[in-house]
Amino acid sequence: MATIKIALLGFGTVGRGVYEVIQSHQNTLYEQTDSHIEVSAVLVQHPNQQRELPEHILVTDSIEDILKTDIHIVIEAIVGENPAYPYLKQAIEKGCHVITANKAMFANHGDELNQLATEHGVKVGYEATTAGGIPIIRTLQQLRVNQVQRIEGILNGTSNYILSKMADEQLEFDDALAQAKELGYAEADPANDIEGLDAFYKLMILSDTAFSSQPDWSDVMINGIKGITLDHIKETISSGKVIKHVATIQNEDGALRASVQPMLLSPDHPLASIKGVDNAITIDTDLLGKVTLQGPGAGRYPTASALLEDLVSVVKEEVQTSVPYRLQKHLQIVKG
Ligand SMILES: NC(=O)C1=CN([C@@H]2O[C@H](COP(=O)(O)OP(=O)(O)OC[C@H]3O[C@@H](n4cnc5c(N)ncnc54)[C@H](OP(=O)(O)O)[C@@H]3O)[C@@H](O)[C@H]2O)C=CC1
Ligand SMILES: N[C@@H](CC=O)C(=O)O
Repeated sequence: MATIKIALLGFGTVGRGVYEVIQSHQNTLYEQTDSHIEVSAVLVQHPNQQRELPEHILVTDSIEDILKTDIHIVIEAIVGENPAYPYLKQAIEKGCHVITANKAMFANHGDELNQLATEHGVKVGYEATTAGGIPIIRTLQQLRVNQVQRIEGILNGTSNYILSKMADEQLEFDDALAQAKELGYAEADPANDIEGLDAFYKLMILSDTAFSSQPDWSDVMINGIKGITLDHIKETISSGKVIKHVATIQNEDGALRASVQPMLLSPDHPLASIKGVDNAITIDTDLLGKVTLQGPGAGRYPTASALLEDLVSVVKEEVQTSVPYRLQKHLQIVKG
């Protein structure tokens, strides 16, 4: 049986979820990839912390030590642009496929990583960067004839959770944020969630995917939900409206216009009824019209779901191709 060796960069909410699902779904992964999927290395910031991992797994803070071993795929779920970007570059240069959940890094460097991956004959998966478990990247990539004209969505699970708890249970902002942290939805530094940057990064990744470019970042209005009080929420409820944090991008005669901001929506707006940690994205295209996808936008298992769907795609696509990638060579050798 072929074995595909995985390095997990990050073992927090998301990394641990990926590890657990690889263990719990071994049979399904085997059926899908015809291989045994094995986590053989884990990179963390504090390698001496107790992790309850088997002894044969290398636990380290050194990417060099990981890339010295015969890793085939790197799954990255660490925090922020650095050191994630240089680590993934090094992994690609070594011939590994990379799969990431890190939107702060990918919004900044997705293009470079994709180009580098093409040069090295490997793949980049980034479904988990945007809208948690919702297969929005895959959906956009499959629209090959349609021209996307507009994308509008709730892209931050933490913000939607906070706004929902304030509206439905009259929770104060800070109490709702504390719950979102406890549930693993909020970032290590939740400033990115509540100031709108997290949704902005996701919108830029959607822009790259749908329009093959991003607007000038300085032209995008970015406002978060920080500053919204329970009194504001009560006022909007009595006026018959709903406050939602909405990210929008549209193609206006070749120019991309984008914004990320809290908006007052009428109850019949498709995003008005999206509750809790759910995200929703409406894609508007020339042929198809409007399509809305909704589902969990953050959390351990929804994010692990997106990363593992990427894992299976990367392995399947690779095995179908005639390009002699590192992993394909490995599989041929193992299978004789
Ligand atoms: N939480 C969620 O719902 C989602 C998160 N994401 C993204 O996934 C990534 C991980 O998120 P999450 O799991 O919640 O984060 P956590 O804070 O729970 O975990 C982060 C992990 O990364 C490690 N780490 C952090 N900085 C470094 C560094 N400089 N070098 C090496 N390791 C480092 C930490 O090590 P140690 O354990 O030693 O501290 C930890 O294991 C982020 O980019 C986030 O934006 C994407 C979708 C959803
Ligand atoms: N902090 C993010 C996690 C998922 O991307 C969010 O709340 O949406």
